[in-house]
Amino acid sequence: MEIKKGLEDVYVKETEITYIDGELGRLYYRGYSIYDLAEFSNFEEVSYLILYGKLPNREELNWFQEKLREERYLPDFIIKFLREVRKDAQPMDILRTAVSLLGIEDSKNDERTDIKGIKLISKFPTIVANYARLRKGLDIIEPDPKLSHSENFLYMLYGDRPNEIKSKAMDVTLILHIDHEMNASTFASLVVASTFSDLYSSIVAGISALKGPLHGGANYEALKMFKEIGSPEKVNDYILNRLSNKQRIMGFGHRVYKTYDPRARILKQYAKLLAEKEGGEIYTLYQIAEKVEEIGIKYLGPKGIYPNVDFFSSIVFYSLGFEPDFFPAVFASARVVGWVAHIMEYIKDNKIIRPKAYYKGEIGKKYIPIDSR
Ligand SMILES: CC(=O)SCCNC(=O)CCNC(=O)[C@H](O)C(C)(C)COP(=O)(O)OP(=O)(O)OC[C@H]1O[C@@H](n2cnc3c(N)ncnc32)[C@H](O)[C@@H]1OP(=O)(O)O
Ligand SMILES: O=C([O-])CC(=O)C(=O)O
Repeated sequence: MEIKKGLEDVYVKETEITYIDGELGRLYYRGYSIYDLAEFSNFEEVSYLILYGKLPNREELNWFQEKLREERYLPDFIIKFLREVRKDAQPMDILRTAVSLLGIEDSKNDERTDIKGIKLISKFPTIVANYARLRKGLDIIEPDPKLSHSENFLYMLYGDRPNEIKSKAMDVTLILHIDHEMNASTFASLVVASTFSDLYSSIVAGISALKGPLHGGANYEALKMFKEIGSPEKVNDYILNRLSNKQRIMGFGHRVYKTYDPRARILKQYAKLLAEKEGGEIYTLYQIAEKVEEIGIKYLGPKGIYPNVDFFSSIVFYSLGFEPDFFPAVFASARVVGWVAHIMEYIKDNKIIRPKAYYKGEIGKKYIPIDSR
C-alpha cells in the first residue's frame, strides 16, 4: 500500500488559476508572469483576473473597484467585537472569528459566491487594521473610499496616507500573496466547500490552516528568528546550531519550489528599499536576513531548500508598520482572493473530498466492561 504522506505530488483538481514551475522558480497567474503583474498591475486588477479569468477592461475594473470600496465598512457587531475582545489575542484568531460572525449574519443571503467573496476581500483589511489600532489603545479609522485597496489598508493602520513607495510595496506584496495553487490553506477551504458548506465556513478553514508556522505563519517565525539572532555577525553560528539541532530555518523550503521562490526575489528588492529608507532596527534586521539567506543557501541549497515567500515578506510587513504577529493576517487578506477563486472553480464540477486512511490497528477486540479493565 503506497501512502502519499502529506498528499505530496497528488493532483486533486484541474485548474486554470495558477501555474508554478518549481524547478525553474516561475509563477504565473492565469498565464501572466508574476514579475509582470508585480511591476505593471495592481491588487484590484489582479484580484479580478484571479476571480474572473481575464484582465478587466476599464468598465469591468470600475465596477469591481466600486464594489470593493462599498464593502470596506464593518457592521457594528464586528466593531463591537473588536473593541471588546481581549487585546493580546492572535490576529489570525480575531480574523477567523470575525469571518465566522459575518457568516452568521449573512447565512440567509443567497448572493453569488463571487459577490460574497468581494465582501470578504474588502473587509479583511478593515478587520486587521482596526484590531491593530485598538490593540495599541488607538481608535479605529474609517476606510477612505478615495484610496486604492492597498493605500486604504495602510491608511487605516497609520491614520494618514502612505507615501508612494509604501503604497507600491504593499500593493506588490498583496499581489504576490493572492494565490499559490494547491497550498494547504486553499486545500483546507476546498475540503469544506466540497461538502457544499457555505463560503464563510470554507474561508474560516483557510484562515485556520494558513495560521500554522509551516505555512502562512512562517513570516512571523522568520522575523522572530531575525530578532533572536540580533546581529549579522551572529548568523553563521546561529544557523549551524539550529541545523545541528534539527531545527528548521523559517522562511526556507517549499513543497513545490526546489529553487528560489520568485516571490521572494521580488520581495527582497522591496525589503531592501524599505529597510534602507527606514534605517535603525529594520535595516539591521534586513542585514541579518540577507546573511541568513546566504548561509542558509550555502547549507540547504544543495538539498533544494531556498528562501520562500515568507522570508523577505517579514521584513516588508515590518517596514510597513505591522506588528510581527499580524503578518499572517495580512497574508490572509490577499490569499482570500485565491481561496474564493479556487472554491468557485472546484464547485462547478464538485466532488466531495474524501480520501482514505489505511487501517493498521487490530479488529474484532472483545469489549471489556469498565470495572474489569
Ligand atoms: C506560504 C508558505 O507556506 S511557504 C512555506 C512556509 N514554511 C516555512 O518556511 C517553514 C519552514 N519550512 C518547512 O517546514 C518545509 O520546507 C515545508 C513545510 C515548507 C515543506 O515541507 P515538505 O515539502 O513536507 O518537506 P519536508 O518537511 O519533508 O522536508 C524535506 C527535508 O528538508 C528539510 N527541510 C525542509 N525545510 C527546511 C528548513 N526550512 N530548514 C531546514 N531543513 C529543512 C527537512 O528537515 C527534511 O530533511 P530530511 O529529508 O533530512 O528529513
Ligand atoms: O504553495 C505552498 O505550499 C505554500 C505557499 O508558498 C503559499 O501558499 O503561498
